[in-house]
Amino acid sequence: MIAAWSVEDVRAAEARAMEPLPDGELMDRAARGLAKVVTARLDDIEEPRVVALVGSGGNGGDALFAMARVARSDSDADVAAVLVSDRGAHKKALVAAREAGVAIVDLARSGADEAHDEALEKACALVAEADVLIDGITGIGGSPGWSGSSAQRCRALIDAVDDEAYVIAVDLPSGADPAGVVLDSEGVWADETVTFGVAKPVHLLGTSARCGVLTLVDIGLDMTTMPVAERLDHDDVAQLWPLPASDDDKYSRGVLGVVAGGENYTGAAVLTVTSAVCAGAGMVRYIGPPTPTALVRSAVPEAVCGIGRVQAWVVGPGLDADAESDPDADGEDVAQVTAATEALDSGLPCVVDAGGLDLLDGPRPRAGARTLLTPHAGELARLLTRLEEREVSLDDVRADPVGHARRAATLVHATVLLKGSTTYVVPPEITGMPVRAVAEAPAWLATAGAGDVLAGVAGVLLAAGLDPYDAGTLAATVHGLAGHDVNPGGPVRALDVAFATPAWSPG
Ligand SMILES: NC(=O)C1=CN([C@@H]2O[C@H](COP(=O)(O)OP(=O)(O)OC[C@H]3O[C@@H](n4cnc5c(N)ncnc54)[C@H](O)[C@@H]3O)[C@@H](O)[C@H]2O)[C@@H](O)CC1
Ligand SMILES: Nc1ncnc2c1ncn2[C@@H]1O[C@H](COP(=O)(O)OP(=O)(O)O)[C@@H](O)[C@H]1O
Ligand SMILES: [K+]
Repeated sequence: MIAAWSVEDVRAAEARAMEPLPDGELMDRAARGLAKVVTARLDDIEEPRVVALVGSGGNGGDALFAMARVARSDSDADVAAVLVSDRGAHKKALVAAREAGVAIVDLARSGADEAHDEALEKACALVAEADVLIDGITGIGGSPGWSGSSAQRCRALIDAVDDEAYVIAVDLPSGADPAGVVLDSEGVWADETVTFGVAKPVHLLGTSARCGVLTLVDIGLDMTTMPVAERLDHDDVAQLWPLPASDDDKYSRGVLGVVAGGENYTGAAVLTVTSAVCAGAGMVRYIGPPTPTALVRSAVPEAVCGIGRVQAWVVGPGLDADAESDPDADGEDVAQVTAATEALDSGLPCVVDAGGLDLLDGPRPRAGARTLLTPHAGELARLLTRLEEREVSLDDVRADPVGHARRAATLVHATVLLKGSTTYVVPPEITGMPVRAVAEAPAWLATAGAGDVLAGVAGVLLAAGLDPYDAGTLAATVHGLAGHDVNPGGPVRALDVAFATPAWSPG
């Protein structure tokens, strides 16, 4: 598990760690770790040119101390540092860099505009030549985007970076929101981010794509609070995935009931049931009108059609929730919605997806029933608009996905799995548990039917006894990994994702 702590908690942990240590020791540890990573990346480059962009705070200090080490290393690198702030740079770090032979370009505005513009142009030319660009402008002290007197300079310098250059962000990509909330701020996109002590939310939440590969340098922080965000790794998948024991039978392993896919969206029935069978359900029971039932019977012979005992439900993929109130609706469609409502009224664990979300008007009637909602952003906006009786738009949800998922989790007493390029699994606030973020999936997974497949996997995990929080995170992680497997770098078909799931269930 990779865990991330809030900026406040990281600062408190740094202060605790620094107390018994000599002045500067913590930053020295950070710079040593950073320099080691940078020199390792120079290995394959002949006479590498390294340029660091340096801000006025601790982040720039890390970068300068590290550049001093790189300049003294036997890497034969040509090392330069561009000071971007009018406030200069960390004093001791600047002395160390100068003494080690790092070429310093100071862009602080000290005279005429023309002189400044000329200096910026020269700095941009230097940056354009860099094989490796070190981004030490801002770290956890930064606010999203560029601001202040250095904004225009930062913009020009980052624009000048060559597409082929390897960009290493110090602690986090400058301009990215350290809290990972503001998603579209301008700034650096890194190939690699070297962070210190522990990960921060920026590395795991929706901003994670701009961090590139995350490398953690231990500087001896001791965290005493709960993380605010988490991400599963492959070991967690192996550990959490429920395995059958020798004395298990199909019922003890978990029977999943699927209420999905009416006469209109027959594919949702086939996809959800197929995915549940592939994810290793003890048994899958399908409940729906005649056409999808016939399709399920022929496509997934392992499934059993009709009502019977189950351990958990998937309610909603492709479900026409309006059938009950539509006088023209087919009787079989109405019966399916009745079955969906009965599942929601039961105390059994339930994945509620798509049309099933329209049947919710608050917490499920049986207190404590385990519930996982799996909306995409549009469905979450619609659900909140109804439950809160005020307009919540798609853009609102996109601007603060975790906050909106949290609101729905609190209103429905459920864990909310909000689907997207980063999928968030958000438990109700009262649990105090971290948000789980999953960003395994290729963008090709944004294809019709992929959500039905995800619902099937999550349902199987609920039926096997996992709680919605683990079931949701594990399902989204495996779904994304399977999405990569079926066609790395190319189009993905939802049904193929279902067929690829078994490869990720260990054992
Ligand atoms: N405290 C310590 O001993 C340690 C600090 N560390 C480093 O120090 C960093 C934190 O240092 P600071 O608290 O000095 O903060 P930063 O260095 O992250 O940033 C502060 C500076 O950036 C400017 N700034 C903020 N937002 C900006 C924006 N949007 N556009 C342009 N300029 C902006 C501020 O005005 C300020 O001058 C960490 O991220 C890490 O890199 C590490 O060395 C670990 C140990
Ligand atoms: N840009 C993206 N990158 C990666 N995965 C994505 C992206 N956009 C959507 N997804 C994933 O694709 C799936 C789409 O689900 P959903 O919208 O419910 O589709 P459907 O209802 O057609 O099955 C979800 O698992 C979601 O997380
Ligand atoms: K940085």
